[in-house]
Amino acid sequence: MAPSERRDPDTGCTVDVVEGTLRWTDTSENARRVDLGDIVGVVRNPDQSPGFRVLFLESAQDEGEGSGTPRLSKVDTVYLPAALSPLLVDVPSHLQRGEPVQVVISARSGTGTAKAVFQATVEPFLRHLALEYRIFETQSAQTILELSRSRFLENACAGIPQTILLLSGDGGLVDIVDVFYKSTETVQVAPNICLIPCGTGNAMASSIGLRSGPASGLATFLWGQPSPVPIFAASFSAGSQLVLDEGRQRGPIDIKSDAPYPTIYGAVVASWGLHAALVADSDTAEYRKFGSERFKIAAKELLHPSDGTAPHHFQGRITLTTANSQTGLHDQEIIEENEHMYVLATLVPRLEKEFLISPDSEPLGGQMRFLRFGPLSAEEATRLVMLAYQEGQHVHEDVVTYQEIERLRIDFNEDLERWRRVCVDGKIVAVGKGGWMELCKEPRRLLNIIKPCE
Ligand SMILES: Nc1ncnc2c1ncn2[C@@H]1O[C@H](COP(=O)(O)OP(=O)(O)OP(=O)(O)O)[C@@H](O)[C@H]1O
Repeated sequence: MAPSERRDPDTGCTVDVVEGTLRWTDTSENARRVDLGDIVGVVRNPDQSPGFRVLFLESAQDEGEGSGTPRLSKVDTVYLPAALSPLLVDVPSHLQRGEPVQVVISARSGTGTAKAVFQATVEPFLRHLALEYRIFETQSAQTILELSRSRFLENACAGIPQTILLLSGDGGLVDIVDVFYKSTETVQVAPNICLIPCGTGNAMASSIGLRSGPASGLATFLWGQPSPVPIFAASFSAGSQLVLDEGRQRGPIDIKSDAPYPTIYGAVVASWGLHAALVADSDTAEYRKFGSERFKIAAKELLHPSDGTAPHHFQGRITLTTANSQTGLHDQEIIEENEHMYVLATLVPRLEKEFLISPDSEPLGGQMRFLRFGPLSAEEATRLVMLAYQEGQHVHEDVVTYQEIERLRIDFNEDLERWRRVCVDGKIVAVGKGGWMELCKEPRRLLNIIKPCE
């Protein structure tokens, strides 16, 4: 049976749904169509006139900057076909507070596409929803830190509700986290952060389910719910320093006024060994061109050193603190082996879209999980790491330790600084000689992430 057509009196559009496709004729008499799967949402017309606005993504047709990035468009209709009713959504309350949405564009994240993504999708999306917004584009690696101190934290402490739309990778998030958790002021209202994944790993975005890039970020902005972000604190022995400027410089770790040791707060992962080394080695403009492949290229170089020697055995003592479910007390265990290859603790399931490092972790669940294996041949280590790309199969291998922990301590026993580098959510710390790192879960919840509805 031919579908019934309805002529929209306001716009002249003819909208209908046929076989999973929205079809209409635009004002220039062009036949248009979009798959229902590409519709981000349907809202009531924001300009108070009757009818509905369908927001959808379509592939960019033209060449040039931003080509390949889908574009966000809209079609207005007075009549809503029944097949679109499940896509009708009220603009959520966290977007209707009268405060402009604060958009942060991290220009150097990933392969540098954040601005093109903003122009093609986020800006039209905000305009079509008639939302007010302010744009902050990064000028340096310090921009998000400065913005967090001068604006986000100040507003949060003054009780002003905020929605932050963050076009970055994990680095932008950890900058905000670190500023909030190092402050001694009292946060009155936790900001709501909506991630539009534009980085390399996008561990947090992938972990909460934003695995189809900007499209899922926009849908979450409209359909999602704020949820508190679990955080860990990584403390370091005095003398530990941040590695900056592609490894060329060292800088101090900000010390919170009441903390005895340099501390970095994170939401994703703290690692040592192969993972930390490959993140550190690949954080250069040259490697960044390769997108997430940069991690694999750097891993290959670490596993097959150019002098033909075996991969490095990382030396140190690892102490785990676990919760004893029977006694309710904490137990401590020192790992017997003093040589390691891959060591990390994480609060999230995924470190990249398909890299499921901790399959038992629930996104934003607040549990910390430890994963380790000792020195192995390059081939065997590669096989284990590749299993993580196959739905996290590596955790079932006998040589892999995988367990829930409360705390982690590493006492490093390495002469060369190169092997004392640790990674905290993408930041690299060079731990001092004979030094240590201690990781524990942080009880405070000062930030929310907008996560997709289940
Ligand atoms: N305009 C800029 N100039 C210099 N550095 C910048 C600028 N904008 C952002 N940066 C820095 O670039 C880095 C980008 O980090 P981010 O985590 O967002 O992306 P990524 O490392 O590609 O992704 P992920 O952490 O998810 O793997 C951060 O260190 C950030 O401070």
